[in-house]
Amino acid sequence: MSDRLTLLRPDDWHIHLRDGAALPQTVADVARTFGRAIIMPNLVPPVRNAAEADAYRQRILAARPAGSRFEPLMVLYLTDRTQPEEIRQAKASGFVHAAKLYPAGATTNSDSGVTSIDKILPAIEAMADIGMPLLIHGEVTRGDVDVFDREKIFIDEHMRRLVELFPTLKVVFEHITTADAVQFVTEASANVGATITAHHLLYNRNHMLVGGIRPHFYCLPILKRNTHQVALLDAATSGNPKFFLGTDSAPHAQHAKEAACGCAGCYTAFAAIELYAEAFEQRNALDKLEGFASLNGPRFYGLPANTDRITLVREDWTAPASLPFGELTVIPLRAGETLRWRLLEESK
Ligand SMILES: NC(=O)N[C@@H](CC(=O)O)C(=O)O
Ligand SMILES: [Zn+2]
Ligand SMILES: [Zn+2]
Repeated sequence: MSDRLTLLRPDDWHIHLRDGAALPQTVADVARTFGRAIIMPNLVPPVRNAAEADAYRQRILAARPAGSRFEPLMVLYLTDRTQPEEIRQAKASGFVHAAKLYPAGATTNSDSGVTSIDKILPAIEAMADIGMPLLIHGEVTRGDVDVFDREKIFIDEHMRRLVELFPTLKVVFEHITTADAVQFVTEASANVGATITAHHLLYNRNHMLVGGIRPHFYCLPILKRNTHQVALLDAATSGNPKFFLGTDSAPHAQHAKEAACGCAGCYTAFAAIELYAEAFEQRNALDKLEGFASLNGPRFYGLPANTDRITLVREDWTAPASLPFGELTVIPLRAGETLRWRLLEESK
């Protein structure tokens, strides 16, 4: 097997860049590898309309390293009050590519999220009409539902109904974590896809909980049992164009993770494609990485694939123990441990 892997430049279809002093770090990390990224809108306050998306986009562009052509693809955050007209205006802007449904209370900064999907049916209808993808954090939030079952119950209670109500709507089931979600997406129509993170391909809940509790593996949806990890690996390496790369890289400051009540989110952007290569290599499926990372996402979103390339080499290196995060620090996934693939800087 070759020790070099050249791919069309990939894109990240789900990332959190945060804002303010964190941007120079988070933007440099994503722009190192990815041509474009779908920028999650869960700021405080969230990105609710085209004007807020434009302002955030300008802050991201200003934080790019010199010479970078990285392109942020902006997303609206749906609230109970989002109007169909705001969706149409956002689409007309040309830089808003999707809208995101966070069930209220499901995850980090989802307090302004949707309390009942029925409240945003007119907005979703407008999205179906104009071909704007609906991105979904697919977990129910009811206190009586076990945290490990929240994705599966969301499928049964909401996903099936949504795709029935809007058969032409483009839906991305974000950061799927279960065999149930793999099956749902596989069996749904071609306009239903899913992103899969590197950490859900490489890890299961044992990595988070056996031999001590490891807060840097804590994210939402939470890591599941090994059988679900296997189903995700099967899906990602299957060649099925419905499945594509979305890191869900979600930095939180060290003190907010290593705490009595720690935040959800893993920071993977510093070595994202390298981590995916490791997962695909474990499956002897490196030949499937380009489709997953560089082709399936643009095809789903109706955008052209990138035309330049990146090269990875199989060469051990040590992940940093910590990274700057504005004035604070973030502990990346795999901190201080060995990574098996390294990106060659600027190959053309
Ligand atoms: N994935 C996470 O655990 N956290 C994300 C939110 C999200 O994507 O649900 C974050 O913004 O921190
Ligand atoms: Zn989410
Ligand atoms: Zn996310």
